[in-house]
Amino acid sequence: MKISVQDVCFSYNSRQILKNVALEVTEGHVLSIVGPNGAGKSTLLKCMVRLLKPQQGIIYLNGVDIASKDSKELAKAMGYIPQDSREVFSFTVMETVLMGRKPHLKWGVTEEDLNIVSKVMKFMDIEELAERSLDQLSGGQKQKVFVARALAQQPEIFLFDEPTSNLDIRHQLEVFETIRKLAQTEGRIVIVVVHDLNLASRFSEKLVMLKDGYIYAVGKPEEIITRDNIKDVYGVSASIIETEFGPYVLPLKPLKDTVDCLK
Ligand SMILES: Nc1ncnc2c1ncn2[C@@H]1O[C@H](COP(=O)(O)OP(=O)(O)OP(=O)(O)O)[C@@H](O)[C@H]1O
Repeated sequence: MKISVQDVCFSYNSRQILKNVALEVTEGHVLSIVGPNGAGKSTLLKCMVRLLKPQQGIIYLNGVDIASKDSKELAKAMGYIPQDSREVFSFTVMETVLMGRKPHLKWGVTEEDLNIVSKVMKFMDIEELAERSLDQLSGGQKQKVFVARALAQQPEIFLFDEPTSNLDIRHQLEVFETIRKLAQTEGRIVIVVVHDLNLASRFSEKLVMLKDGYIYAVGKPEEIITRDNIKDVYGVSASIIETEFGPYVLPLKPLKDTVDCLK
């Protein structure tokens, strides 16, 4: 199994966002996409799941251009967990997780579908929320429901857009442990957009650092998480601490003096 992005350019109207982006991920691996706000991370993920159509370049899934794939086939292969799910929030948690089974349904919901849904809800520890409506949940609880929906979908490739931004430290770790397990134990491909460089560095084999829509650097965490890269890409001076979990970033100071606008 392999997903390969080749020379992708994407513009919103006339504004170019992605510039000749190329990357490749194979089964059993976690790739994290990092970079500052507005660098184009979510746009890249949306191109990869065909929500956006690049003006240039091709995305291959196992050697086949995703543009030529049938929608149901693509939905079975790729599970996308968006950053802000502004969905119809009157669905219950149970209904939302069940929606993950949609690409697999033939004539209706089977016992197997219900078993899978119940298993992932238990795994994500959201069973007690089953009958609650999504619009009554906290940001973190919603995030867990969307992760559960993707797990129920059982795709070959998971594409998470900031899956832990609303989660407390325990749930952040749990989601990233799950991500690692999906790749290492289940042999899936996991691509994660994440702001937290320390989670990215600890849980991924490979990092892609985006800056202004192009790939500034790609490689192992220890190759990417360096003082120079952090300075160049984020405009922040940082200390990098070597730990048993890989490099740990301690941001020290923005390079640009912040204006004290409250005075
Ligand atoms: N629907 C849209 N129409 C026009 N411009 C857009 C649209 N969505 C995003 N953009 C612009 O594209 C650029 C890249 O946005 P994108 O969401 O991909 O960045 P990001 O790296 O994911 O940022 P963040 O870390 O803040 O989530 C930004 O300048 C953004 O303003």
